[in-house]
Amino acid sequence: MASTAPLLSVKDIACVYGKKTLISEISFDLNEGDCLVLVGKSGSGKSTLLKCLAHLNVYNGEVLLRGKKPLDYGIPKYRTMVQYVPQRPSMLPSTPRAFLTTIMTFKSRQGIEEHSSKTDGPIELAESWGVDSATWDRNWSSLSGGEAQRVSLAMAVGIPGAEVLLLDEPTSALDEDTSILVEKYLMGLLHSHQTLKAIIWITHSQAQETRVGTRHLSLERGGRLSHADADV
Ligand SMILES: Nc1ncnc2c1ncn2[C@@H]1O[C@H](COP(=O)(O)OP(=O)(O)OP(=O)(O)O)[C@@H](O)[C@H]1O
Repeated sequence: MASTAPLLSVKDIACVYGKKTLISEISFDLNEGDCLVLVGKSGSGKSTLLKCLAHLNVYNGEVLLRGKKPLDYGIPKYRTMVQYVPQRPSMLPSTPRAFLTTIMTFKSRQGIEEHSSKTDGPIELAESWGVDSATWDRNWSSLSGGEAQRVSLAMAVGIPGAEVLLLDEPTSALDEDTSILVEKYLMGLLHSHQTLKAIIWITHSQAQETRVGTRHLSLERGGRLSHADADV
């Protein structure tokens, strides 16, 4: 029998660092087809919340993917399925191509490729967003912010496996035309009934929020929900 559990169920998530509360008991369900835009002032806890959802931060409360805990999937596999894409890649050694080769060997990725449909590969995808294929053979440290951002995003999207994408200001380093190109691709992928089922998208741009958001959630300082759509 098909599961009736929400795609992602977030229950009373809280995150405390020392005496500081970063996230305060946040609950919502994410359903298939949602592009939930997460907004709030700098430091309100948006990135922290996404990292909790990807099981990259220690948190209290519960996150369930189709009714199952991250541990039931195995954490590496869960992090592939509920994938956090940072605003910028942290300091990585060597080149994007070497990094791509390494992640393709991860056990959590194996078996996914055969089941995937016709998404572009990461290099072709980045090229369609204006990143020359030679960029993949340059050192990460020599890439511009916008190049690094598009390459990272192309890897997250162009290697199938993510059912939920957690995007942390994915176009913050891009010009408006390129941002719109990336937005259109992501929204097309979300609506194409392939592996990707939902997106949570952090942005500081009201125009972008309006273009991509199907639902909206806003945080205030201390990681409290200050506004949520009626159905959140
Ligand atoms: N590992 C950590 N240790 C201590 N404090 C942290 C840690 N990570 C985040 N914080 C603090 O938690 C708060 C929320 O940070 P977070 O990065 O989640 O905010 P944000 O809403 O994503 O901000 P921005 O819009 O500027 O990216 C900030 O005050 C930040 O300094």
